[in-house]
Amino acid sequence: MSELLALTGLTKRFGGLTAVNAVSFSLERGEVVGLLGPNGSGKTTVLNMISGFLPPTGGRITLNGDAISGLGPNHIAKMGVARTFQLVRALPSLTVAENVIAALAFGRQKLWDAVARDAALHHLSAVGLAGRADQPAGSLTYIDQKRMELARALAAEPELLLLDEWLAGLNPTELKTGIDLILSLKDRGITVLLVEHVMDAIRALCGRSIVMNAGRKIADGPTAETLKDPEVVRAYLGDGHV
Ligand SMILES: Nc1ncnc2c1ncn2[C@@H]1O[C@H](COP(=O)(O)OP(=O)(O)OP(=O)(O)O)[C@@H](O)[C@H]1O
Repeated sequence: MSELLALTGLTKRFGGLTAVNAVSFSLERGEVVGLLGPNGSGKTTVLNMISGFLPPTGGRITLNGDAISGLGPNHIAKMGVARTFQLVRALPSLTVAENVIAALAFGRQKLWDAVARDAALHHLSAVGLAGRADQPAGSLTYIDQKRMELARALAAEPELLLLDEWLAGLNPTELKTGIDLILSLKDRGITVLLVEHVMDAIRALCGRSIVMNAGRKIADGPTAETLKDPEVVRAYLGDGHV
């Protein structure tokens, strides 16, 4: 394996609040890694800095050895980083295929017309949505909206995929489908950093987990061990549970 992403001393301050405090970690190509922590611990802010939606206050991010900290989201997307958002960002009046085509038109490859439609159908079938290609996006069920969002992210042909609570709100059957879908990304060699609160999913998907609390990284290692780490248990449940 080789290093794809590295964060060194990454810091983000919002006024007097240090949301991310000197966080360092790296991801090897092909890893699926969980980024965990209680509410407000800084996870989404880390994703926002990696994907260029927020500039860091300090520290450095490299992708394939190239510095990307401070570049804008379009630039970073073209370098191979795609993400999903906590709230699905779809264009509801367009069809499902058109939503993916929009991502393709502005993505890494800039595909148009019939080529873009073929590519969109390819990405939709990868997430099990080929049969819904011509429906308005606004008519999709919640899990199908999630699938479409994933197809849009995959349309960017990412090397690194950042999933921000992509499994949140799914029922147990949908959760199993969602986990299988993420596993299929692993089979395709895509590196995934997964912000998630659903622990069963973390255990099923992530060999390694990084845990944050109050802006700092407090654990990084095999998931089964990090979840038992006393500092992690304390961060989630309070002193009485350690
Ligand atoms: N744009 C912003 N301006 C000011 N404060 C912010 C901003 N974004 C996040 N914060 C604050 O930074 C801290 C970390 O927030 P962040 O959303 O990164 O946490 P999180 O771990 O992703 O939480 P959750 O699990 O609830 O999504 C919080 O205190 C939050 O209120």
